[in-house]
Amino acid sequence: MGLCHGKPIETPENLSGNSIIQGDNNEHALNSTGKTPKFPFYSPSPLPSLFKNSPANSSSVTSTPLRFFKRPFPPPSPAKHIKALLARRHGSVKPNEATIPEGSECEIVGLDKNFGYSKSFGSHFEIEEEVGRGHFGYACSARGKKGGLRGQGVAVKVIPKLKMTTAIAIEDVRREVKILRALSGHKNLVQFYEAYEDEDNVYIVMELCNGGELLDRILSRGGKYAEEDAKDVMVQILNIVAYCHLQGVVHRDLKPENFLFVSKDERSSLKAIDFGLSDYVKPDERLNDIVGSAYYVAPEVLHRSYGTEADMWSIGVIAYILLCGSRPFWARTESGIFRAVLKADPSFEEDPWPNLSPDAIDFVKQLLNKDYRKRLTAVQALSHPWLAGHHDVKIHLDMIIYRLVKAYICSSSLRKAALGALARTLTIPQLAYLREQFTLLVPSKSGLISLQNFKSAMVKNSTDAVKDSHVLEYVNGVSSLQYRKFDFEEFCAAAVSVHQLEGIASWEQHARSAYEFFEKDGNRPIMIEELASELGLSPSVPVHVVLQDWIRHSDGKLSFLGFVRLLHGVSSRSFQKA
Ligand SMILES: Nc1ncnc2c1ncn2[C@@H]1O[C@H](COP(=O)(O)OP(=O)(O)OP(=O)(O)O)[C@@H](O)[C@H]1O
Ligand SMILES: [Ca+2]
Ligand SMILES: [Ca+2]
Repeated sequence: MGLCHGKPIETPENLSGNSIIQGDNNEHALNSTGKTPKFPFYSPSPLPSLFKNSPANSSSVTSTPLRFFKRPFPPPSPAKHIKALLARRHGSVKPNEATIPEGSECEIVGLDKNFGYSKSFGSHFEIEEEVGRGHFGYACSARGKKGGLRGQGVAVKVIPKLKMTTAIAIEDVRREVKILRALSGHKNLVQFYEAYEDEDNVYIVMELCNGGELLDRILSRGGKYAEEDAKDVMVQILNIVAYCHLQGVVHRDLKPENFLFVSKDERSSLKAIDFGLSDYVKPDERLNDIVGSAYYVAPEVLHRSYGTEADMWSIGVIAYILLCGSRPFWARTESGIFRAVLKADPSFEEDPWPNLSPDAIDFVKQLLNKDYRKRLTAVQALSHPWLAGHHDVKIHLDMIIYRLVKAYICSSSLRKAALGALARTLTIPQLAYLREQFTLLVPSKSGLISLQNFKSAMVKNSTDAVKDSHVLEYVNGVSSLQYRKFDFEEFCAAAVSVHQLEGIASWEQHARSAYEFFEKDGNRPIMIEELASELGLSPSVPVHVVLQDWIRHSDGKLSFLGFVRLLHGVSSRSFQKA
């Protein structure tokens, strides 16, 4: 039983049960000097030599054709050096400026590596053996020596201060601890106990999960889960992610390596770990730093403008892998993977997809939508027919409702009528989700909710994380708007997402039937000038020629095209882009 201080393990394990692949073509696994270059993404682990005759070898943007994949190589660097990415992409930054050269850590001065954590780790815990290793540190089992954890087995993530070579890296550790502390208590999140530090390390003490990583379990099952088993995993992942998102925390590194089973038991529960890349995000805010793991990164992260939806993409990738054992976006090189993420459509034609349920396929497709506005939220994913009714589903408030309601309140009455017509076309599962959200907002006996309800429901569900994520400020802003109380019917009009509906196969039917309802109840003759102002177009925008098509010549009312545009609430900016 060795102590776990020391150098990271150099050799990656191949857990596929196949031979370790020789001559990995990963373009940045090794550079010409044989040194691992710094790069903001974790290395991909393609298996080119295994697939000599596979489609993946002939194209760089198809999904992995086999059921096997090995663990990623020990990755080259922590994930936040955007400059390094830019240097590689644009050659705009010299490599030496972009990254901190190997071995220079000791020369870094002026960084405050005091975290203010207790210094008494050694007197509280006896370290036992190493249980895992990552880019930033390693994890050991340990035993409590005194206090409430005396005699109890725990896990300790040890992060060497030597590795904290930038202010960002230090801030990441601080935030990891803060977020773990704030969110701890959820049954699908590793329980946080305490953080300590000494001269050399930060120690994050948490619950010990003995069941291994989700990745190992996928591999031990030959790369694939039965649908029912995949549902158990997905529900647990979504339960914790829905909870994080409501608190304004985006994980940014969701992948099977970052979920651990509590025990080896087949029915063991799953826990999210590793909030090392997590960040706070307000509902109306966009993040722009490129972080994550290449196979799981969302397109909008690569475009450097993203929010919590980026996690939902990663969950879509995990779901795809669970169900078919292949990666949806695969290439030999990192840039190839990025190209696939941005451009390629994952295959749903090959085995086993034709034999999976239509609900499972629809579920994955709705997560892997490249347009983040059309993707399911975590709460919506839990309400999707594939998972709805699963015994472990826990429905949280969904922050998207707050955003949609806010936009609805600020809309013109004509747009409100159009949304009302659209809401009348919702299906039973879609209405069930909205009914649950309505209930979570605690309607009065007469079935009404006020904007104050939006605030009190959030306050009731808040953890300390909402202070840092500023979610409460946002919610206060929504609840301070002036608007009448909502009955369920108007709530549906306010909370229906046009973008999301547009992303599903039956959109055309929704739009057509909604237009019919609108024709009966809401359509009226409208002048071009008024329409322009309804759409939020400033009089200076030269739109008249185009807007003519949005008004029906026979009676001067909105045409179908105009109706759909109105649903979207086109602004001058989007109009000019169109
Ligand atoms: N609570 C725990 N119980 C058991 N093992 C753990 C625990 N926490 C971490 N580990 C093991 O240690 C590994 C590394 O931990 P973690 O992912 O937090 O480190 P990291 O350096 O941030 O990793 P990454 O390279 O993914 O960023 C995990 O993949 C897991 O195998
Ligand atoms: Ca990890
Ligand atoms: Ca990490």
